[in-house]
Amino acid sequence: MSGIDPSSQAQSDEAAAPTILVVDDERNIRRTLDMVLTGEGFRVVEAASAEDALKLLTQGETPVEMMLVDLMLPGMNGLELLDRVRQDDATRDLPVIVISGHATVHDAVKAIKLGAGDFFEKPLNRERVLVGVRNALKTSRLAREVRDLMAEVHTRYEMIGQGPAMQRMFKEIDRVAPTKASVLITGESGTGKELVSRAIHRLSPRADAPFVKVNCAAIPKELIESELFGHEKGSFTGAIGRKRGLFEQAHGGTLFLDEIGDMELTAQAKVLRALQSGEISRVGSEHVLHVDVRVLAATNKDLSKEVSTGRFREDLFFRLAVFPIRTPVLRERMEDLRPLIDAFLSAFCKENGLPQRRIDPAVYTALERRRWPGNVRELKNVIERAAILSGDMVTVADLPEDPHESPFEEDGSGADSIRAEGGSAGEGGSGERSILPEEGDGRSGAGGDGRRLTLREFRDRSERGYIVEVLSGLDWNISRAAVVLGIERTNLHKKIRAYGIKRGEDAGIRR
Ligand SMILES: Nc1ncnc2c1ncn2[C@@H]1O[C@H](COP(=O)(O)OP(=O)(O)OP(=O)(O)O)[C@@H](O)[C@H]1O
Repeated sequence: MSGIDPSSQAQSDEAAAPTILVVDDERNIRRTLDMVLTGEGFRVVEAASAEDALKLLTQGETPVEMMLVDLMLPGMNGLELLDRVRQDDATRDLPVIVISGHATVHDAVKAIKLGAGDFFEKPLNRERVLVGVRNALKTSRLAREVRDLMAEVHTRYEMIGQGPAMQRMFKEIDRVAPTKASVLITGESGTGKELVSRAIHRLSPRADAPFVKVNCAAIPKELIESELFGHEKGSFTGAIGRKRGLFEQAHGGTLFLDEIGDMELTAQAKVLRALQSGEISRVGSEHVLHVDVRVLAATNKDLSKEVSTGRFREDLFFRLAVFPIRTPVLRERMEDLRPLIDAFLSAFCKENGLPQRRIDPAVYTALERRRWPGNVRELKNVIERAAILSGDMVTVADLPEDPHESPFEEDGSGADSIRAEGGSAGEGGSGERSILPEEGDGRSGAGGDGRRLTLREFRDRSERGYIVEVLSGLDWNISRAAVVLGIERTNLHKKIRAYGIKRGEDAGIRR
């Protein structure tokens, strides 16, 4: 059913019809679009110039849900208008379709890059316009629903995560938060373990009481007990006054023991006692204090392995792991990458008073190819750095080199195919083989058999040659060479193995 006659609609329905702003200097086009769209139940407002359209949009008297804009306008043109609309927080997400009589692919690409949802060519086709408008409205409604859902999740957990792995974890948080159960949060570094612990506290009945965090790895082992349980004056050298410990400070609230895998065995015994009895005593005191503390602990170590090697008490492990939560690594939830990128970029710009930056879609693709061993923390750093370096739009050029990139994985092909391309069946382990043809001058682009090198071969040869040059110039000091080359040491080692580079090789050989 398509035809809705606005005149026959109840007042409230008419008010609910989406309002579309038509921006065109040609009166005929405005009139045609008005007829087509109002005939289908839409409300239409018109502007003859981009300047008038901006006024209409910013005055906000008529809430506009979509804009159709001609690219060729006198004064500010359609692309500029689109750009302005995207820069303003209030109109950033407005669905826009561009129209042009003199459309070129170039304009279309530009408009799409600026976030136009579709592109109509004159002469306009009624069906094409209606289908395009309905699709754009539907897409924008769906996007708004996802955004609202994400905002809800973000407000509740202060974490981004719409994929199944994070949704499962949020459910676990919901289940355990209201209880007093200890929680052991495990997961790789940078996956959000601290955020999980804060969410559990915030969603617990203890939310108004203190949340006390202690980094067990950062406190010297001789001080950890006095930090946790406090001390009496003079109980050890340096104990100048009486001190309340972190357990006392967390009374009524939550104590978060971060990096618990690094805690000393003697401190572990005392923590276990405190958990079992709810009693503590300060170092140097016999006096027993009752504390009501919920303990959350986190580690990126495999605690059960620590237990089997005797570095972690088994009884404490079981006590803490009443309710285990595992934070998923980023590469297991790449569906969250784009929302994370958008959120980090927007938060960084806001916090630093910078105008909101847009993102070239190629940035997402480039970042999706990375492996992210540093997880969300690493991603956040990359985005913040890119935001500092970029202009209005973050592009691939603003991204740092991937420090974890392996030459075997650059093009997604396996090591075998690269070796086949190189054609050299070297001896030794597979990782030691050269990936390059044995002869030929990479710089001239000629292969050993006289054929031209592929771009990849040329790039590999140049890279190999440069690495050899830097290494021999620095007397094979790997750390310094890695700094000069701007890559991680582990990555340099990988490249040395992959290219079959041997110490003593002259920089001139095999380029
Ligand atoms: N799901 C997420 N949404 C938004 N930001 C996140 C998310 N997960 C992690 N972060 C951000 O990544 C950074 C690292 O998070 P966090 O410190 O909680 O990780 P961690 O697992 O405790 O790391 P570590 O083991 O190194 O202590 C923080 O800046 C945090 O805000």
